[in-house]
Amino acid sequence: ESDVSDRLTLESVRDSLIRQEDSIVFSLIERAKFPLNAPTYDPSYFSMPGSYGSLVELVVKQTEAVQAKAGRYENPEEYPFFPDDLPPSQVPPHKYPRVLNPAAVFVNVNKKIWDVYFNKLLPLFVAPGDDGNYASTAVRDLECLQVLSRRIHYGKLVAEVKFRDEWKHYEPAIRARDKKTLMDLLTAPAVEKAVKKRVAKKASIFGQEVKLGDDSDENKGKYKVDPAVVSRFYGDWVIPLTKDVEVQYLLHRLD
Ligand SMILES: O=C(O)C(=O)C[C@]1(C(=O)O)C=C[C@@H](O)C=C1
Repeated sequence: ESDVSDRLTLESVRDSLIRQEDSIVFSLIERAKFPLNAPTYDPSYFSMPGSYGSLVELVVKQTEAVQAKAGRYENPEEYPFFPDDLPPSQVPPHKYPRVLNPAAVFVNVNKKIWDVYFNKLLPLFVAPGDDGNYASTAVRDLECLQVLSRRIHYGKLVAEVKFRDEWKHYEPAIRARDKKTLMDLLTAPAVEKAVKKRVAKKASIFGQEVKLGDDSDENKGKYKVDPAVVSRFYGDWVIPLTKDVEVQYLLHRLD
């Protein structure tokens, strides 16, 4: 157990955030293969006993139920979008190292992530239109939601490392419930700037048309997902929500 905690450094958690950028950019590209497909989100498109709401809710709830049985949410880095009524894990328990303060489980911003993803992000990066592939569309949405949720809740680990490195600064602010000071302490503007730049670059590299033959300019600027949208989404939502999780976690750190 202490091994894992010792290996936890600001560098290692940032490395993980960087790797998770790849997953986020790729899942956005996968979702962008399909147009908006509005019926996926329309509760009146289908009806099924059990009142699931929209097709995407059906897919997310049922997939989360299967994944819960398979042990997904035993992992402290995974948070379900519909935590109520999830079946228990049916697999032998895995001993995840205990790194976070146990009060951390209650910090969950998935409702906000759901809202932001569907209402702010989706209309910006998918084409309008309807090709009928609603089930695949919903599966891609779930994929995006899960990688975003993991990244944003990873803020708990980032905050834990920062707290351990600089507890002398953090402790008084936590005791004073001083969110503003906590926010100032954990903010690294140069890192945020680099993150935004890097995700735009990843979107342009991962999302370009790969053609054989001479590297003419004909594909320049044609990306599967607009790099500027990804960068703006990170700056406006992903990073702020991560910081929000960090502050909420820190407020519970001394519980
Ligand atoms: O890398 C950090 O120090 C983080 O806290 C993560 C993160 C981010 O979300 O990318 C958030 C706050 C910091 O200002 C910089 C970056």
